[in-house]
Amino acid sequence: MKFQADVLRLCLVTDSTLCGERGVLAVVEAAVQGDVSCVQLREKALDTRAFVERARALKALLEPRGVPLVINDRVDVALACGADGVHVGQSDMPPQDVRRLMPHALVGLSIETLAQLPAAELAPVDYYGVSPVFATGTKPDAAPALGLDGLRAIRARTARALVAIGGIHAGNAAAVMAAGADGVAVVSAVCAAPDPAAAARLLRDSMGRAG
Ligand SMILES: Cc1ncc(COP(=O)(O)OP(=O)(O)O)c(N)n1
Ligand SMILES: Cc1ncsc1CCOP(=O)(O)O
Ligand SMILES: [Mg+2]
Repeated sequence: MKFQADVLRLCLVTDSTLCGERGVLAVVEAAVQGDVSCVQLREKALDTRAFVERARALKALLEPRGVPLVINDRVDVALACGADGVHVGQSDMPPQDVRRLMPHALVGLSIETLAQLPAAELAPVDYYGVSPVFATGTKPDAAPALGLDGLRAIRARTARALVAIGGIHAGNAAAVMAAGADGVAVVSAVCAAPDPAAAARLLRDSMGRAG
């Protein structure tokens, strides 16, 4: 798959608990109506078979809509469902192995500190998840927040695409973009919203404005 330049502009990262009784698929479908550009399926509690089933269902939903599916952490699940990409963190499968297993995939790597950048620059990845920019309750084991200054410092040291994540919503997304992000990734701002389509649309609209 060839990726459009703006595919990372508004990434939805799923959380099945926050999606609640509506279910992940219904929330993702609504978010796509609100114009999210990419969806990352993040499942920390599902067993492997259920993860693959959900990933396949999501791929079937997203493919005809032209929205790429990225799988969090699990290359095996990504391969099984024909996903477009994989996102890994500093303790997950090394990006070199992800790339070897999925040569044409969109591969993302989390960056939590400036010190992680030199090694990351040698890794065969397409973007960095700058993580977290603001404090978040969604990921209890997240590193300390980088803040906009931390994001700017990373921006100044890499030409790679930066997807900012952590505590981002329609009220601060423009400031995050102004600090040098190429896109934002959100969980609660969409998954916990009563109207995920409207929430995604609001985020999209807010990103163009200076913050
Ligand atoms: C876009 C994006 N950026 C960062 C992360 C975090 O990945 P990781 O550090 O591996 O943490 P988990 O998501 O696996 O808990 C992400 N998922 N997406
Ligand atoms: C998955 C992840 N990685 C770094 S912060 C985070 C959670 C972001 O969630 P929210 O958008 O609700 O702050
Ligand atoms: Mg991970």
